[in-house]
Amino acid sequence: MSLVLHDVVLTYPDGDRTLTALDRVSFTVAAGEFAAVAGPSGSGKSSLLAVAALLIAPASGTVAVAGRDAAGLGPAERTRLRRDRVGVVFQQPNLLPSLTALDQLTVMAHLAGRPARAAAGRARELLAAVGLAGLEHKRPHQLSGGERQRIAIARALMNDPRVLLADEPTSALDHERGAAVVALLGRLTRERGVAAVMVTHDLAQLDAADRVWTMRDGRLSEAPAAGQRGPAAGHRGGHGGPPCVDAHTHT
Ligand SMILES: Nc1ncnc2c1ncn2[C@@H]1O[C@H](COP(=O)(O)OP(=O)(O)OP(=O)(O)O)[C@@H](O)[C@H]1O
Repeated sequence: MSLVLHDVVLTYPDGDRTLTALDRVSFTVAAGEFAAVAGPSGSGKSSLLAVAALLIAPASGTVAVAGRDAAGLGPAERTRLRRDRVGVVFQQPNLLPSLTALDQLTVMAHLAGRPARAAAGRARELLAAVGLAGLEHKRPHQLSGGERQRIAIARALMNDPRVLLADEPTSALDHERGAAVVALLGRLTRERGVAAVMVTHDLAQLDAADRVWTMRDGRLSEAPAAGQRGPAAGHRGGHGGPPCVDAHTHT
């Protein structure tokens, strides 16, 4: 498994009390698998991604990325594991305004100390893979929102991560562009053997995922497979509530 969370508890101080943001969460994602996590605001989805991205250490439980348990690592090793093995896509593409599409990607390789020539070749290949061949020299203001998010996805893959985390990647896009971005994430996940997790409010995008999980009050449950989720389960163009939030196969 490329991403394994086992019995993870994450708490935040909350005045005199402690807020449990992740409540004994266990979650595994295999190479080439595209998992989606849905759930109401404040349920713990971003906290889950922050723990999986090794940005926050849990109070208890274990997190392993690409077979390495993060618990025993010092800060520098943890940062290296994140940089080399984890790619993250945010709600907003967060591109650098003055850089071309190509340079948005090559700067990642530069920061990781990788050779420039190979980086340029990989950046071109990735831009083509996300449908942006021919736009390598465009700057962010010359591109559409969907195109900018495609650059962010290509950038997240630049260092060949084993885990790809996407936090509401379609929230700044209309439905059609959002669906195209999610389909792209699914395709790249399978083609490149990455373990991908997408957090989303957009229930219409869930059918693109191999597995769907729901988060509620810090607890994670797996929803049934797409064909068994029923008409209110977020089919494209559907308008149901959260998919099977009552399916308590708590792990
Ligand atoms: N840094 C923090 N300090 C204290 N409490 C926090 C912090 N970050 C999140 N929380 C709390 O933890 C709980 C889970 O928050 P989280 O952001 O993970 O949920 P979410 O499902 O991603 O919500 P949203 O969809 O609104 O982003 C919420 O009650 C939130 O208020």
